[in-house]
Amino acid sequence: VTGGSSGIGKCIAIECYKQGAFITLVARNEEKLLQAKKEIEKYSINDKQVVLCISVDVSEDYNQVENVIKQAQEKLGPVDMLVNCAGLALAGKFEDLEVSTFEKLMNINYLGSVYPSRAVITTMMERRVGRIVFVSSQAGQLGLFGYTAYSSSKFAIRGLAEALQMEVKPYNVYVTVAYPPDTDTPGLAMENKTKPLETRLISETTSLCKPEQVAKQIVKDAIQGNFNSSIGSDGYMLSSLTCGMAPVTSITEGLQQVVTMGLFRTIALFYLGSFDGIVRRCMMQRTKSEIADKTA
Ligand SMILES: NC(=O)C1=CN([C@@H]2O[C@H](COP(=O)(O)OP(=O)(O)OC[C@H]3O[C@@H](n4cnc5c(N)ncnc54)[C@H](OP(=O)(O)O)[C@@H]3O)[C@@H](O)[C@H]2O)C=CC1
Ligand SMILES: CCCCCCCCCCCCCCCC(=O)[C@@H](N)CO
Repeated sequence: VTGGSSGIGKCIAIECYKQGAFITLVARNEEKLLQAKKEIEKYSINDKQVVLCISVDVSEDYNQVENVIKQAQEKLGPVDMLVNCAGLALAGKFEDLEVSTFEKLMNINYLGSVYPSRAVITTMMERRVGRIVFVSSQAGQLGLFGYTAYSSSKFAIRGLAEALQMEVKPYNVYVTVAYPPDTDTPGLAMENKTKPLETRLISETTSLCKPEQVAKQIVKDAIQGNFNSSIGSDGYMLSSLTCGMAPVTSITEGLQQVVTMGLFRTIALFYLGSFDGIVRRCMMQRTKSEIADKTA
């Protein structure tokens, strides 16, 4: 589990550990890794279970990532499931964001998912066993005010996942893309420090989720080999509406998409109208307070 030392990633590790898995946590900060390891080990169901920690930046150097994954496989055996959860969210208006923020988010969120996946895929295909999970976001299904850098890095994951799934399906390897809404994690707390008001108001359309709940759903979908993993009724509607040319996991899923498409697009138009309203009101509010400041 990359990003397994905090938030959603840590909860995914706990969820898998509870089901008897051997876990490798991958993140940069060693202290946080060790603390997460201790927390996860409380949930062991037998005395053979192991939690291994690896400190590496998943987005910096491919050879480094490949090496540490090799080390982990030597200790614990081949990877059955890779969860790409390391990620970063930075929000801000396009005009205010540094160009380097776009590079940073693309590196961590996109390349940071490519590298570990590339490092495990050959063995998975040879063994005819494997699950690769990508953690995108609802902001990887639609573009929102404040997320020009973040959304694009999360949309990129979907293209990667769709193409990869078509390649590896005959080898019995299944890809899952998760699209969580706002989830109560240290990462979200960080993001909120610089989040524009518009982004916050629009995001409040969907309710805040608990990382345990998100993790449970992701692990369930990954085990079942579902391509799509979403949470709640908005999550369900968004995934159905934005299914595009994504692979289907069952006939029922395909039929539901066909039947609900028109209705969900109609609902979406109302949401879009309300989002535009939020943006307009925030702009008027700002103009008003600027005038007040000048006259004062
Ligand atoms: N929380 C939310 O509202 C939502 C989150 N998501 C996505 O879920 C994922 C997890 O989010 P969340 O749990 O909030 O995040 P947190 O910030 O709580 O945790 C992020 C984890 O990723 C690790 N990490 C970050 N950068 C790197 C890196 N370059 N190399 C290796 N590890 C790294 C961190 O450890 P360290 O810093 O020590 O490296 C930490 O373990 C992200 O991809 C996020 O975009 C999606 C939708 C909603
Ligand atoms: C039929 C159509 C239904 C439409 C529902 C639309 C709801 C849009 C809300 C989008 C919220 C974006 C959350 C991003 C979370 C995230 O990734 C960051 N918080 C990470 O830290």
